[in-house]
Amino acid sequence: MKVVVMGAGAVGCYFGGLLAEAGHDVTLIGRPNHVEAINAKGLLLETKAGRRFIPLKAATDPGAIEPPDLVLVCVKSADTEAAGAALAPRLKPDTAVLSLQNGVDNPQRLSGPIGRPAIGTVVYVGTEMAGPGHVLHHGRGDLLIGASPQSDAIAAALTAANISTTVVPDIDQALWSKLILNCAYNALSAIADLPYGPLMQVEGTREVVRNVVAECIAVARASGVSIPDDLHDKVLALPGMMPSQKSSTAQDLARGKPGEIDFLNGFVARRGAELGVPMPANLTLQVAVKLIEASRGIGR
Ligand SMILES: NC(=O)C1=CN([C@@H]2O[C@H](COP(=O)(O)OP(=O)(O)OC[C@H]3O[C@@H](n4cnc5c(N)ncnc54)[C@H](OP(=O)(O)O)[C@@H]3O)[C@@H](O)[C@H]2O)C=CC1
Ligand SMILES: CC(C)(CO)C(=O)C(=O)O
Repeated sequence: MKVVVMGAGAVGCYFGGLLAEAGHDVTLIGRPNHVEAINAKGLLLETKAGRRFIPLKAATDPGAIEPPDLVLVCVKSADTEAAGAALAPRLKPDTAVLSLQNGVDNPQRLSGPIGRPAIGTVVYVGTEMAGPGHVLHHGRGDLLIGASPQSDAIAAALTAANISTTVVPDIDQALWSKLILNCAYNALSAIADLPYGPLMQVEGTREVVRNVVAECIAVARASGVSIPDDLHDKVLALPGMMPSQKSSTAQDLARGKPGEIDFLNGFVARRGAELGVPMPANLTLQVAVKLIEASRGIGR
């Protein structure tokens, strides 16, 4: 299968690397520092089991690629439309496009530029770029993808490449459940620059998390999305599972990069305003992160 990964970062390099190892013809589209390193030595994939170089192709733009069978869009949420516009001229009528991104509105924002529905994908993995062309895997690596005429075949190919993939009947519920996890922890961990364990030791944090989640569930249900009754408990279990992890928003701020807060707490706050659902906790967290970005001169 010809695969293009749009966004050679932590998620794109990890899943692109596994697909290349399984024999697929993979091209990573990324920034010059990663592209040069990957074309020179291969992609360096470091896991708890060891380090290995994976040979694959990389380019800085999709202009010269052969039309792929499958595209994995792995850019941050603010880059979705631009990524779609750059890809559009290279797609075949039957090219399947998966959005491997946090947030819930990326598939819809991608669909316009690419001229077809994008398949929503929930990504459960912990990865980061440790240097040019060097991806570090911390844990997990499984996907939930939305149903479509191509989804079963895609899930079978991904699973055969050691990427456990399940087609779910209600991708909105799956995307919202992950979004609510992100709304609960990403901003708090970024504001405090603390991992989840110490974060939850501070008096009042648990109550703030409960308030954020309650607002998110209310706005999800007002949007017609069915949210499981035990979601609150699942969210509160996360710090116990990864006490030493900081959120991706904390990591973005530490690197001086704009995070995705406008697509996480910002998204639910906007949706709440549209639907008349009060969202004070989420709005406060969004603005707190934006204020930190502004004070550090981080912006687009
Ligand atoms: N990392 C993780 O463990 C997880 C991440 N996710 C989600 O996955 C998505 C991707 O995250 P992640 O991989 O961490 O992000 P990264 O920032 O590591 O990767 C995205 C990469 O794509 C590059 N890029 C953006 N636009 C273009 C373009 N037009 N052409 C070429 N390169 C481009 C970025 O460059 P630049 O930075 O210069 O813009 C960056 O190097 C996000 O939505 C994130 O929330 C979900 C679960 C886990
Ligand atoms: C699930 C969570 C909150 C884990 O860190 C995450 O996805 C993120 O940091 O963006």
